[in-house]
Amino acid sequence: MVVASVDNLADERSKAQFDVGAMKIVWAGSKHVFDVTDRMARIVASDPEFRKDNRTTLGRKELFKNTLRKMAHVVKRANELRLTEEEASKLRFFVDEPGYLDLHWGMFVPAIKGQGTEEQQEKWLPLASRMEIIGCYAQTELGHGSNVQGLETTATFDPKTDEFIIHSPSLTSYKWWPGGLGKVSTHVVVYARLVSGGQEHGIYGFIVQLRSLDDHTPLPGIIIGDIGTKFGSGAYNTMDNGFVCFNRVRIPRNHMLMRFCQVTREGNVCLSDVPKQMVYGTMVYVRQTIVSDASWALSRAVCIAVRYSAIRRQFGSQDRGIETQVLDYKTQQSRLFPLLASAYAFRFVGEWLKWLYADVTERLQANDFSTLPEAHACTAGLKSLTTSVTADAIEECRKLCGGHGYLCSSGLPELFAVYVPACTYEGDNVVLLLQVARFLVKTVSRLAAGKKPVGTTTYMGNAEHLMQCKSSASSPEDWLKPSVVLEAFEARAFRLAVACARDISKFSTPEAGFAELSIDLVEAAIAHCEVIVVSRFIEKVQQDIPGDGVKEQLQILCFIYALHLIHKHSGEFLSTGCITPEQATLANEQLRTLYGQVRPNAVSLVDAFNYTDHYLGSALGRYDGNVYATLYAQALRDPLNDTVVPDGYEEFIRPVLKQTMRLSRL
Ligand SMILES: CCCCCCCC/C=C\CCCCC/C=C/C(=O)SCCNC(=O)CCNC(=O)[C@H](O)C(C)(C)COP(=O)(O)OP(=O)(O)OC[C@H]1O[C@@H](n2cnc3c(N)ncnc32)[C@H](O)[C@@H]1OP(=O)(O)O
Ligand SMILES: Cc1cc2nc3c(=O)[nH]c(=O)nc-3n(C[C@H](O)[C@H](O)[C@H](O)COP(=O)(O)OP(=O)(O)OC[C@H]3O[C@@H](n4cnc5c(N)ncnc54)[C@H](O)[C@@H]3O)c2cc1C
Repeated sequence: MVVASVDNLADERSKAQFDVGAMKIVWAGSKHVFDVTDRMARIVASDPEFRKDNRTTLGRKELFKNTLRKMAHVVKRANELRLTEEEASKLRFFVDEPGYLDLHWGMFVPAIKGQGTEEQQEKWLPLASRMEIIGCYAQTELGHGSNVQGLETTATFDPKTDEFIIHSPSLTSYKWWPGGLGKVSTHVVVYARLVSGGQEHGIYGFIVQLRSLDDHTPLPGIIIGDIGTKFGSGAYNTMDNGFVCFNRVRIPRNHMLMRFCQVTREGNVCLSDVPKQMVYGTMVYVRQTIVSDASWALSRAVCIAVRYSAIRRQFGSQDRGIETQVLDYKTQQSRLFPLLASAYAFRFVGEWLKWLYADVTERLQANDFSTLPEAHACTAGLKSLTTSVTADAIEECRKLCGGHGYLCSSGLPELFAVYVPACTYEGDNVVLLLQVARFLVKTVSRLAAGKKPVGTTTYMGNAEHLMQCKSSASSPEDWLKPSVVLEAFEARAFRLAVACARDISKFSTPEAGFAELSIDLVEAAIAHCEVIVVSRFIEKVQQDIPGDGVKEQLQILCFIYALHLIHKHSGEFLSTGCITPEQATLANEQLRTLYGQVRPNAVSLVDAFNYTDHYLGSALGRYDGNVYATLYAQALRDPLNDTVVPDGYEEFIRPVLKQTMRLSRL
């Protein structure tokens, strides 16, 4: 049955004022990436083995086995189709199910590439690439996650046998959380305190075999398992996040990843001439990939909410005529369009961060460590900002879809449940913002010593102007000037950072000041990260962008992104004196105008994400808009509807009814 709602989307698409095909290329990043992404998405969508609409109805064991089947199918298809690394990674992405392959390819392999010597890479990478071993990344322990220096697991060198002894000295030292560890991985990179000659030398990575390659049983001295069911139905429960205890497990000396620190046959510890933070390199790499992933998750939720808002009608006609599309309500627009704009903003900043990461990697290879602190601050800060916004946005999209958003068939509850741990893994978002704040305070204090800030802090070099400037905006249109917008953002971020640095200096020690002022520091860090996102978006829309109307649409989205932040943080913009209350009102006025401009293009702007119905996994977000019939069909498929009279009627409903009848006769 096809209902009238379907025509709504066709109508919407006919209103687009830009070339959707060209926007698809801009979103993908290039024609090549678009082609690969599109092909892989279609392969997954058309393969029944990758069906996922039953995920929320499966119990944990069935769910997990189902994921194992899919992962094996991914590996088989990648081999059969002779996929390149780029293609295979897209294929895994569209399977859209957390599983051990994420950790194997996403952390185990990068850890060996980043921290192994050439010899170690030659030994382990071919095994991992051919998947003759499956690996994961075990850093977090039951007692410590954020505080990496607080990890308890030890790796003690035994010069008699030329081995390390990996040991978990307490319950709190058990590794706890690593994905793929609980049931699947044969190998792990374990982070442990290096002990040699009775002395501790810091935290390093060690490759340890966990399970027999013959029958998958744990090797002697290893106690291992899954940590239990996690938040939400389906969602991250497809993953075997695990625990492991090492009881004096021996590994050969050359299983320590020795690129930055070598332990000799005699047990001498030789540090290379590199910063010790290089050991944290895998985290920097993964944080950068998480920023790119944020735009995918956010755009997916926004695509569902925009399409459904175009279909859903409420009020507006008292005589049973056609009602108003909820997308036409200004309140709906003010909640939804900033999220649409944020999806594009995060896509562009994610691309830029990839470039930054490639740049710092090249420099590190040439022993230039100068940009490492900035790369750490950018990856940590943007990971934090984009994942926090995305998690909140998915929940907002659920609400924007009214009651139906709460159904699993909307796709939003599972998306939220699977996404929300991104605010915690790879570094708790607050802990990461404090790292950014530390970097900012250092940058500000170095200004006083005449040191010129570089990279994303270059704007701070304009210190005198940023401390005194007053916004020149005197009409709503002035808020469409990139220089006016950027100045406001830079001045707010700089003034917050300077205030923090000044206030910290009033304490007896910097550490005491930093601890006491951490709430302000987090706000300063967010303000700085928003400068990065806004300025990258502005840079993007100033480039040549092919396609009719594409640049104009991106300009509208860019200003929506910036002006909604001015509205959201108006307290900070006003209290730092960067703008006046009148200017805040003008910015809001402009924002309302921009919402009106984006309205006719909204459906086409989400079509530009080019998502298949399989990937969206949502009755509300279907490309054809056939929402109600799909909701109904999916309801009928619910296991509770397998029988008309429910199981349990005889045992639990009939006796209650009988008892009630007896009582009423009394
Ligand atoms: C519907 C289905 C959909 C399917 C979707 C599938 C989705 C799947 C997507 C993705 C899969 C993701 C899988 C997730 C896997 C998760 C893995 C993990 O979580 S691994 C564990 C991660 N752990 C952490 O991140 C721990 C966080 N803690 C730290 O990083 C550190 O401890 C610290 C907080 C940074 C503190 O470090 P330290 O104690 O050393 O202290 P400081 O004194 O603060 O720092 C000293 C100096 O070092 C600098 N520094 C710190 N870190 C770094 C770094 N990484 N690089 C460079 N420099 C660094 C710091 O700035 C200090 O510098 P100075 O100020 O002294 O100059
Ligand atoms: C789904 C998922 C997958 C994961 N996968 C892996 C994996 O594959 N491998 C792995 O090693 N780990 C993994 N982890 C663990 C993850 O990296 C840690 O949970 C994360 O780093 C946070 O550490 P924590 O749990 O110790 O949080 P805690 O540090 O205990 O945080 C608790 C609270 O304390 C606050 N807090 C902590 N320190 C400070 C501070 N200095 N100042 C202010 N506030 C503070 C935090 O903001 C938070 O609100 C995974 C976690 C999840 C949820």
